[in-house]
Amino acid sequence: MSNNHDQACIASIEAIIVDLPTIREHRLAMTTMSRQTLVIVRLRCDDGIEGVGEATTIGGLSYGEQSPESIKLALDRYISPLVIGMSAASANAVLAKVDQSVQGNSLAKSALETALLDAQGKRLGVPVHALLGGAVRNSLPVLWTLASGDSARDIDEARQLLDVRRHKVFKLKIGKRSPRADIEHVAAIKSALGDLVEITVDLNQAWSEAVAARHIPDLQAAGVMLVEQPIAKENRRGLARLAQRFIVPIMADEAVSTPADMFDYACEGAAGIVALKIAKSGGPLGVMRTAAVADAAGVGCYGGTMLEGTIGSIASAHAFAACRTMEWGTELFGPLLLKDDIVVERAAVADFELAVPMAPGLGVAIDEDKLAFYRRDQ
Ligand SMILES: O=C(O)C[C@H]1C=CC(=O)O1
Ligand SMILES: [Mn+2]
Repeated sequence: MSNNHDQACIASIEAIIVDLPTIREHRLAMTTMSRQTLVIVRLRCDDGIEGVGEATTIGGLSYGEQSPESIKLALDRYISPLVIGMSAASANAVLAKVDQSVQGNSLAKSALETALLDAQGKRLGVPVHALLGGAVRNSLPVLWTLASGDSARDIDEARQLLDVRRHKVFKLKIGKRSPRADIEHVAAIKSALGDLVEITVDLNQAWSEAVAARHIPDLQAAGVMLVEQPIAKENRRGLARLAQRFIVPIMADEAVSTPADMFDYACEGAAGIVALKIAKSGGPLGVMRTAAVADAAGVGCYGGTMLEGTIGSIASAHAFAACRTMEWGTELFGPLLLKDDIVVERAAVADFELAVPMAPGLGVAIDEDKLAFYRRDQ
């Protein structure tokens, strides 16, 4: 069985590092960002179709083990030579080949897989979510992270975003200050904004299990909706113990990347929530596999971000739209944290939701002038 679609081959892969300014400083437990660096993948096929993908880290190497520079190196030096000339019609076959020879490097794999799905969607005239089995929802609720480092400024920012009906769920990045200072900050924001909003907190692994056991009740008393990754990612059993101990749900983020991580976490009896990210799972198809394990184990799904720009966020949106359940919403606000982007039409949130594109492929086009302006090698 062969037709023109099967015959299109991967002709070239270009990985481009792009530095974009953010609208304000973004403070996390491990780093403060004032710009964001994207790695944009352009995958050209010999039928003239191009697919695009994105891999984005947070604060260079301060969040995870892959940097923009290492992602580009992995793609240029190791991944591209393996896959050039392969059929562009099967992301499964291409990624299986890459997995045989390249360990880890989930961000580089995610950008490649996204670009293949974008190209194949364009080739077949269908959106990426159709390649993932079809959308279960056409739009996704999107929260906003308040991380200016200042309670009064965060409250103002939240009020404005609520007024314009952009966000009604807010995530607070804590863990940089003492637990007491953090809890005062959380309680001040929740009591200023009241029942109109939901508040979540992300510790980004900042607490020990003992400190978490002591202070999660305070977060619960302040009215937070969920507590994200309070302790070290390696302590998956401890995370499961916390999930069993408290009523406020515990969400695993850094602790769970692959389907195997999800299986291991679920086997420890964790009944919490997992933050799915294309970057952690190696692409939209990887997210679908991780989500299937979460569903089987009764772990709730949440659509996470690595603060990607429009390309990565829309790729995530296609996957999250196709997941069976996504009951805890999403945080695909990355494009809104950027002052500018390298696409023709930037992702936008209206009425608290991000619309999932219906155009072929991702439904996102590169703005060549902006890419030329922001790429690091120019
Ligand atoms: O969740 C993370 O750990 C990373 C990211 C997501 C939102 C945000 O502000 O940072
Ligand atoms: Mn997180």
